[in-house]
Amino acid sequence: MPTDHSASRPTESASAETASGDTESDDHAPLLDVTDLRTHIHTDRGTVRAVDGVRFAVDRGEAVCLVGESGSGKSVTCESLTGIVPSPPAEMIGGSVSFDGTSLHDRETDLRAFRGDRIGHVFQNPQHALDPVYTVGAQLVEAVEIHREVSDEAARDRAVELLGRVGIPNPVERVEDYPHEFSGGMRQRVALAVALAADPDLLVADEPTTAVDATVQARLLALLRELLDDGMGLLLVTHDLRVVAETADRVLVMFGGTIVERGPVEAVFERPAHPYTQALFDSYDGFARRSDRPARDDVPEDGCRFRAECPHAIEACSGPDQPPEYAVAGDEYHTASCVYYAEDRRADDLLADARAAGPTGIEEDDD
Ligand SMILES: Nc1ncnc2c1ncn2[C@@H]1O[C@H](COP(=O)(O)OP(=O)(O)OP(=O)(O)O)[C@@H](O)[C@H]1O
Ligand code: NI
Repeated sequence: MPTDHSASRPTESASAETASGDTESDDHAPLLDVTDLRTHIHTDRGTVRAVDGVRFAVDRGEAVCLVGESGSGKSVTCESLTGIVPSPPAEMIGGSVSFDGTSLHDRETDLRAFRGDRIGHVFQNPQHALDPVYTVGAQLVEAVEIHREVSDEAARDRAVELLGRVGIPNPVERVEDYPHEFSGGMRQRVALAVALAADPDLLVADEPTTAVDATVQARLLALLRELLDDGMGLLLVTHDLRVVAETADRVLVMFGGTIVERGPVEAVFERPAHPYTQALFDSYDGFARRSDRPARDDVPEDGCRFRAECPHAIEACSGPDQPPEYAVAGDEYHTASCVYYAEDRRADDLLADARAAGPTGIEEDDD
């Protein structure tokens, strides 16, 4: 069931000014505030605009889910926040990232002071996070000690506790094991435990629940909810719409390096508004993904990135920029970057199409 940590006070609306601002003096400044983030990747075949003007915010206690097909730029967005995107080939072209009043991309800011401490990061590929030559216990203890001055024994106890909390059986014994002694799914959970060891204010988690069975997934989601209730902010990337339904306060839908739709989870699931969101949800049968299309390399670099495939595309979709974010059905917190929402008549048709196509099934879980 979607939680309501921030339902009464969303951090974003159709107006960009709402989310950003002079954070130090403003009590209502979000924990994380990202504006116009651009990260391009230089490849043999040219420059990929992996992230091309992304804006969003995450508040304390709030779960924001980033969804979108393979190659849409979700991981590069996450990795750009604390500058851990591999560079080269990536180049952070622009944008600002403010975290609890500190501008992360300022030259003077030492990003290492935030990574793995106040901002935890679970990589899509846990190989990046775990060091093969140390036991997971040693890595957890190190992460615990970044944050707290504790005795070795207390850090050790905390390491065991964390392993147990992410659902590793026999944590007392397993803490002695090396990363390669764990399965892929378990390594991902160990990486989550490491990311949580420093009690981060913000957890950025890229597919943390893939390759785990339903029981473990339920346990992980319960853990995330507990941490959210304690005030942690969460930016979660997932292809699993059930995870979105059960975790997210708000959803960001990404396509071609841009955010094409955003809003409270109920609104986006009940009234997917951008034609891309509609196509994305159509590729699911309820919560089950029917197909995972390979990443594409033919996304336009201007105008609406989805226009080449959009059944509703018109001349106005050709640019120069991704269309502004328009309120959907009068809800200023639910926006779609689609010219049809600039005028209500055609937008109504699009929403009617979405309803005819059927909901994603979020109601099933709502009680
Ligand atoms: N190291 C790299 N070298 C070249 N291109 C890259 C690299 N990393 C990412 N890209 C490109 O950047 C774009 C965004 O990739 P990203 O990994 O952010 O997608 P994603 O939304 O996380 O996809 P997935 O759901 O498959 O994880 C893609 O076009 C991808 O091919
Ligand atoms: Ni990814």
